[in-house]
Amino acid sequence: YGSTRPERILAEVKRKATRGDARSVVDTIDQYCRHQEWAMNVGDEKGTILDSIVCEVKPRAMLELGTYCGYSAVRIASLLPPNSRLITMEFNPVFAAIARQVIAWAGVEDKVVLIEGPSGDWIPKMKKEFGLTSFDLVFLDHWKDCYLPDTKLMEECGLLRTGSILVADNVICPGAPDYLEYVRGSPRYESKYFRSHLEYTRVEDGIEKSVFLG
Ligand SMILES: Cc1ncnc2c1ncn2[C@@H]1O[C@H](/C=C/CNC(=O)c2cc(-c3ccc(F)cc3)cc(O)c2O)[C@@H](O)[C@H]1O
Ligand SMILES: [Mg+2]
Repeated sequence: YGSTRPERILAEVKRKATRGDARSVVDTIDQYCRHQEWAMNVGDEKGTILDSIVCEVKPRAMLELGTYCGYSAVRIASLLPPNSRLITMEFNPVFAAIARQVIAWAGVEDKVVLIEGPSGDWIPKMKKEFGLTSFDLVFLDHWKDCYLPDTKLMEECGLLRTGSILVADNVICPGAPDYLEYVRGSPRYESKYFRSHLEYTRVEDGIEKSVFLG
């Protein structure tokens, strides 16, 4: 029957992954998407780069834009220190519902807050709604043409402090040229490219890590 790709990924997680074991959820999704059906998770190779940045930064407050099935939310949450929070935004209700179940199956729901709605609407409300001063780390993995406007919006809303770090997926494939030009050209950012591959393929892709200098 007409299940969606995210529904099939969730079914695979429930069939193969150990409940409460975030690592097994991540590995199950990687196996499925590498061997059965490609999906736009950050994946295992770029995921290792993301892991190293999360472990280095040890963010108290982290934001993810674009939850999709919750793969990177689970991956990130499994590395967060106690009393740290990942807020992840997803505007597609079908994807959000799947992601909630993936996050719950992994047993990381106490570290993840999934907000359903467009990032552009929610970013200006973050301080009030969540008593936040700023984000230590932001992972951008939503529509690629939203990276730049949302970055500028976070700056305007005072959600970035000196030292806040932006990590952007797919800066080569599909690409986010206006975003790259901005963070690489602006004196307010120190930017670094981590060369890798598009998830589950040999196609070149990479992650851009940009430190906000204030
Ligand atoms: C403003 C707003 N607010 C809230 N949620 C938002 C939102 N804008 C989008 N979302 C959500 O985020 C996800 C969207 C992710 C977009 N990611 C990609 O398009 C993507 C594509 C590829 C890819 C590469 C080569 C190909 F040939 C085909 C695809 C790889 C990737 O890694 C990607 O991330 C999706 O769950 C969408 O609902
Ligand atoms: Mg991506």
